[in-house]
Amino acid sequence: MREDDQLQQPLTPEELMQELRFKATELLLREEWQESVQVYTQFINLCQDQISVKSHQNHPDPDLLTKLQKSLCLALSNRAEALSRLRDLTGALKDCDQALKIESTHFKSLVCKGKILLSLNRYSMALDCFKTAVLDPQASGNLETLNGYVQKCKKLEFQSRTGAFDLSDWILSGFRGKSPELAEYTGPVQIKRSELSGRGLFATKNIDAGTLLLVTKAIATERGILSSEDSGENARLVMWKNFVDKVVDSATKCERTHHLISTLSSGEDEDKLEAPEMSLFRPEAEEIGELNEKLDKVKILNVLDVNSLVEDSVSAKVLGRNSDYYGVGLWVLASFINHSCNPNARRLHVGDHVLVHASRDVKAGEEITFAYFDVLSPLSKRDEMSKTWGFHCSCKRCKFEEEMCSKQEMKEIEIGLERGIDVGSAIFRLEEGMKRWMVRGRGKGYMRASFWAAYFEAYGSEKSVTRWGRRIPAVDIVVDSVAEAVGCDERVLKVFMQAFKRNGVSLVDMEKALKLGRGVHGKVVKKQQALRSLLDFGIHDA
Ligand SMILES: C[S@@+](CC[C@H](N)C(=O)[O-])C[C@H]1O[C@@H](n2cnc3c(N)ncnc32)[C@H](O)[C@@H]1O
Repeated sequence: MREDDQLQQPLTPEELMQELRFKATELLLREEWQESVQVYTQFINLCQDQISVKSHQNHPDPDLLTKLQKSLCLALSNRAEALSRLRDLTGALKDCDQALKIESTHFKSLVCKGKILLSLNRYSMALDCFKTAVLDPQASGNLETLNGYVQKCKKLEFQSRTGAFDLSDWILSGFRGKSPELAEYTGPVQIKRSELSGRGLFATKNIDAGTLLLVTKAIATERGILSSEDSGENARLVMWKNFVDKVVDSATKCERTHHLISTLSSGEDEDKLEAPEMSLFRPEAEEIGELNEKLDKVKILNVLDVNSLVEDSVSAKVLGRNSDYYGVGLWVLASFINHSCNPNARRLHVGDHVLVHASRDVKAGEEITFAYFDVLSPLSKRDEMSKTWGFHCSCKRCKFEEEMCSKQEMKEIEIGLERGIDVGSAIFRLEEGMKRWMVRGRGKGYMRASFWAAYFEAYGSEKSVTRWGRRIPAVDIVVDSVAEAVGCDERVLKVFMQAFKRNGVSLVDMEKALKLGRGVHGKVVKKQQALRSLLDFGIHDA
């Protein structure tokens, strides 16, 4: 037969399979993931057809069938690898499972599945995969890496079960290297109907300041530097668009992500929304079934409008390299936390994780809230800010202050401060007024928090402390009442630390500084030395 005649001949299925396999492997090696998925899909379809044809023959050749099954298993495993690189984790997991059905200890599929489960925070299931993979003869060349995965899964599984996180070493190293690996964790909280609006997160037991409430990884984040020209408006818009694209992409590729996003409020009929079970958010949650709901991009946009958080905000602290950037993200479980002007929680951002902890002592059944905007400001300012968020704040403090603000003298103090009267005299008038109006307990903390700017200035310099010292309350009384009412805050801590340094260090003050520090930074900074270094940061940064 002539050479060109040979070329005209259609390829046999075996030849075609060989050609496809060769092409797919080459694309995989060149990291052309999308193309390699396409070619592997052709190969897999053909291979499955061949298996079906051969096994229905009168005398099937067992060796040939075994060979075909092996090729199919490897192709599924390779397609899973390519799909996982494209972040199609649902598809990749399906391929791994199919490959493992053919060969339950298939090394490549086990490793690929383990890595995917790890990235989905399914630590113990991932551990099972890596433990089985380690026993395979092929593991000998990769033992160190595989054992690394085994250790990582064990550590994360322990963290997610116990909430035992400690960032001290990373802080003490000056945030050197990558941010630490963190597990997802759900602490003593549950989602219930809230009096504020829709659903909210609630404490299931008494907890003290600093206690970790949850750790959750972002569905997506976008970070960048804001230019000074247009106060970063253009950069912010570009980042927002990229962020939306990332979220839509994740929801398209992962059913679990789509399902989690669908539990969030899109701002409409919030009071009719169901409160999801906490088990949905636990790392080892049951696989959810196929979602019948179609991906609705407009709904996702609305969900992002209501639930996205910026990392650098008053109730949050960004640790590590990300603190140099403007960052926006979606953290699903944290999205159930409502705003309050007397919040009891704060956030720490570490890499793509958010850690939410109590910023003051919280009673069982109390709603967990953090500040969406600056609550160390007067009611009128807070009203404006909550309007830009699209709601009218219905927290206890706002209700209390709405009554107080009807008093003429209160208005005069506020106007006086706006016009620049001496902060000491304004504080003196407010404190005297509170005595007459019989404001007690938390109420005092609320009012002081509203006029915080004046207290901050009055306690900020030696001169004003000397001038007003005897006529306004001692700094630790004000700090205590504000921290007790609206939770601890870096600026409150700063005032305390300044006074503490001015007056000399006493053991009681040191204890109090550490307690306030735990309210600000959470108990995830276990070593005192690390907490102290953060407290010092507070003085320079705030
Ligand atoms: C991130 S979501 C919080 C969870 C939401 N309540 C839910 O059911 O999914 C933010 C939305 O909750 C509502 N919200 C939060 N804090 C509030 C407050 N203090 N007063 C009134 N509405 C509040 C607003 O509708 C806001 O747009």
